[in-house]
Amino acid sequence: MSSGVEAIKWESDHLELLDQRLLPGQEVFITCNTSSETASAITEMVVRGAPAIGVSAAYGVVLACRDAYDEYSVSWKTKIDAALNELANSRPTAVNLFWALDRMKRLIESLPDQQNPTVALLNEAKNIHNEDVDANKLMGKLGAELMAESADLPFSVITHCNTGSLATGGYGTALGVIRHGWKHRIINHVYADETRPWLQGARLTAWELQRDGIPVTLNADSAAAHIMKQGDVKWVVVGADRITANGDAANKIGTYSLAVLARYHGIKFMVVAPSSTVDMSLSSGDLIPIEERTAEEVTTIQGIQLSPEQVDAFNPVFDVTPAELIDAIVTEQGVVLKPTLEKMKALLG
Ligand SMILES: CSC[C@@H](O)[C@@H](O)C(=O)COP(=O)(O)O
Repeated sequence: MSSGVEAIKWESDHLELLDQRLLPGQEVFITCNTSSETASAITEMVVRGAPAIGVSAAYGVVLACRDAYDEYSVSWKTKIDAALNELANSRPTAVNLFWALDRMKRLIESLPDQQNPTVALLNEAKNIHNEDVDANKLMGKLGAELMAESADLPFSVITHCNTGSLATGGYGTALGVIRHGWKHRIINHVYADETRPWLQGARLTAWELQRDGIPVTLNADSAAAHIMKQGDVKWVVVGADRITANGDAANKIGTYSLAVLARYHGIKFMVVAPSSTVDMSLSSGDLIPIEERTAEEVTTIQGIQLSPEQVDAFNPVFDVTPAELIDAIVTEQGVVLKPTLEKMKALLG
């Protein structure tokens, strides 16, 4: 089983990102030579998905420090704050961004001022990247095995947004569970919500699953209740952008509705995310900053005006699913069933 497409690549002295705005029509890589270009690529959704944002930001730190050392030599550490802040301000909800920046900052503090930091920081960014792929493969196994215990095999699942190799260092979170579940004949079919307004499901998940030969049916988000009523879907499986200490999980807008629908239909709900997505400093999902993007993402599709001009539009791009609607949170450190603060603390400290 492949780890899927390689969407984030370090090439000798720069970062290359597969431009996810153009998929599936065009496969074009854009070059980031500076941390500022990396921050823009994150804001503009060239790269998206919580773990992928964290990995890209780590490479952005490499570029920031390399350039500061080239220009300012031994005082490089005093010249990187603006670049690191720009990366931190690129998107607000996915905590993987801040987790990766903190990890890079800890290494920066430990490096001597006289040393060119590029090699050490690049190694750390590559570690973050590779560890994410390893975590995804482990979560894929843990999540699919949990699913296998719950129902007659094989069955369909429904997923939301894109959680595959495009959204991560590689392989995927929820999509990693799907890849493992398909390989082991636990899952035989995937319903992919199209995921308005940015269409991550239609453009990215359908593309990734087709490339791997995994049977996928695309549906409008509003078809989910009708699909669940048919009876062949046994699990909803999604990723997360931030999970709080009590087990609430922020993910792409529309995830919360799926969780409510799943509970009504007796379908189980699984959140798959590495421990870098868990924010134990926040006590509940009410405290997660929810990104709002431009009205144009709702009033237009790929530049075509859908609504009347100037209509007011609200575009929150994440929502929070309360822990009580979640049957399992799968991390690389283990599984939390029916999450509570006590169970989250026991597993993730
Ligand atoms: C492994 S990805 C988990 C989440 O990051 C994913 O479901 C999601 O909501 C992505 O949102 P996006 O706005 O596309 O960055």
